[in-house]
Amino acid sequence: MADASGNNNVVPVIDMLHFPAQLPELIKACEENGCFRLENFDSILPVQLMSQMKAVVTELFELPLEIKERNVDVIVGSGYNKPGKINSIHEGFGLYDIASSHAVDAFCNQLDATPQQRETIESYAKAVHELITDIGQKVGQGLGLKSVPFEAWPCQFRINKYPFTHETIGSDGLKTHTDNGFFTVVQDDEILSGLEVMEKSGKFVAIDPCPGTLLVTLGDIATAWSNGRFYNVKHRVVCKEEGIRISIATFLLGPRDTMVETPLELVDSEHPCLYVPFKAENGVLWIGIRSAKSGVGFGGHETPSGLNSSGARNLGGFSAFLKEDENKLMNRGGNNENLMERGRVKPESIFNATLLAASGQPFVYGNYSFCSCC
Ligand SMILES: O=C(O)CCC(=O)C(=O)O
Ligand SMILES: [Fe+2]
Repeated sequence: MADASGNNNVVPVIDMLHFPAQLPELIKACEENGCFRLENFDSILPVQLMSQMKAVVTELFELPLEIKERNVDVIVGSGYNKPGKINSIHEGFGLYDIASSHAVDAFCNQLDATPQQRETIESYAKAVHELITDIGQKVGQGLGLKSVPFEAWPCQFRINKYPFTHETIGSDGLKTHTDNGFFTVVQDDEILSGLEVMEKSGKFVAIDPCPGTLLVTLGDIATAWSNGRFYNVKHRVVCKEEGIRISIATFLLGPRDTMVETPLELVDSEHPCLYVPFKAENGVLWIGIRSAKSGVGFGGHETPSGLNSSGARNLGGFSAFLKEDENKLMNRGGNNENLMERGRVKPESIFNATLLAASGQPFVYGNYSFCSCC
């Protein structure tokens, strides 16, 4: 899959102008790679708007700390992260949720955005939301579904700044993680490298900058919703060169009020339903169920997914998995700490899982927040 230098060919390219012909490639990318490069989406999100947005967020990062700190959490971990909170070479803003003009307005007000900055942020939020809806529909079409529910699911910005210096080369900007939502559209820096994704083999491969394109990565909810078909790809950001790296990630999260439920069309005798419907409430613990016999967890048996990488234990014949791996636990922001004690699930969650287990099936634990790295 990789090219001679070990890079980038691992990521399939999906051309928005080549649909429906590209539907099989789109689904294959979701299944095999858990990510793809998206190109030719200009009619929805103009490349010029991407550049403007990058310029605006670069300006916002220059604001005094007391203003940046006004970008408070709406859901767990959705607000400003000052350098040092996750690690010293990462700073981030957040906006939950981008489809709400009220929320976008509040974000702009918090940061004293100028009318021009405000216009750019509003246009970008609208365009990315439209793009996400479009990608979601194509995914549904590729799977042969009549309809998909994603349009009503909330989306969140995470705007990242990595001040890379000579001294930080080799250090993590963002530790290895999977995103917890359905999929994430990343406007990665068009100049500075650093993003890496993990193949199913466990090998990390570099995602080289590719101006005018976006990277889409599949998250945990995609794996559960697709009945284990989609690969929730692990990824990380590593400092490889000096400079300020900026990325704008937009997460399609999970449903607000309803359950995450595998569509019936994806279940048959050969593909028994692996997960019971679960609530993906914003920032709280969620529970799913998987089949004991399948040996398939989120991300597949023995694949290095975020959901089965550690913490497996036996509870009366049922396997319980902590979603968190050690990296994630090391990395979590203060607010998330109280959701789960380090390495241990809260007692009430065990109780809930036991009820589920009593119905005769094992279960999976996950900690749902917009991004499991922090
Ligand atoms: O900075 C990047 O390119 C990736 C960001 C990311 O993975 C995240 O915010 O979850
Ligand atoms: Fe991520």
